[in-house]
Amino acid sequence: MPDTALHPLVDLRALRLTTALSLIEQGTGQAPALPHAVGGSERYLQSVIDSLCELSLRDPLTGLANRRHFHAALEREVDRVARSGEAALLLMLDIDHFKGVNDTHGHVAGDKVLQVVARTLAGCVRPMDTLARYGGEEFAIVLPACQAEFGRAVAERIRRVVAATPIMVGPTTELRVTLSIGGAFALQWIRSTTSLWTNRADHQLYRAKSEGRNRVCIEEQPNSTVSAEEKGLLFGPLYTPSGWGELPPFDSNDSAN
Ligand SMILES: Nc1nc2c(ncn2[C@@H]2O[C@H](COP(=O)(O)OP(=O)(O)OP(=O)(O)O)[C@@H](O)[C@H]2O)c(=O)[nH]1
Repeated sequence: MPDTALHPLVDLRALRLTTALSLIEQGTGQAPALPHAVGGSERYLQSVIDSLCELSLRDPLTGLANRRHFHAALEREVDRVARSGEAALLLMLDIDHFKGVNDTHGHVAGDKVLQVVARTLAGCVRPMDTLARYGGEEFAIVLPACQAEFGRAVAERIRRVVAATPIMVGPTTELRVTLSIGGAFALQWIRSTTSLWTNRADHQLYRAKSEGRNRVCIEEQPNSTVSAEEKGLLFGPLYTPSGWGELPPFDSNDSAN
């Protein structure tokens, strides 16, 4: 994760190879090596394109996934939950009174706080989770395969770890910040939308702010609105009231010809 803010905004319509290489070098610490032999140039160009794609998915200040990348991950998760019925949790996290940090200590100190919070959050999630900077001082995490108890415990741990993390914003100035966290589980067995899911988590974040900040509010996990009987109708022999059954043996005479 880079330590410093990257490039100013670049006009992509006027992007030149040299600028692309310097962006990649700033973002990753290394530009693709120049090709040595004929035939290497295709690989070289592909590695430049790959590096630029990777950069376009990252937030330059924190190195986390950006909002665009996060939405793609959320779309995939909505799809997976609808197919598998697995639990998944979306957390929206917002730094409390962040304007005060900028106003008191300056914008550079504010940026440092964002970077340290991002690093701290990255240390609290599993590799399978997607963590993003969602906007200004707001972060988001989608946790696939996340049962209710586990989700609540993770959110609470994140809140405590961030509150306990000292942030040096000057040689002698140490700050601590807190987070308000809102969460909502995906609706199982239902194909919902990313915006409905995000709105529900946002509503809980709003609750956490209005109930005093530095707290976690997670929506009660809605009971599956699909009964065991309905699942049986939907999935036939694949689902029994006691859970998923075995696939019936394949009978070639059954197949439509
Ligand atoms: N340093 C810095 N500040 C940012 C960045 N993006 C947004 N901000 C600041 O984040 C602050 C957000 O302030 P508010 O939306 O009022 O929220 P808040 O002060 O955190 O208050 P609550 O969320 O209600 O607890 C504003 O001052 C923005 O200028 C950034 O990239 N760097």
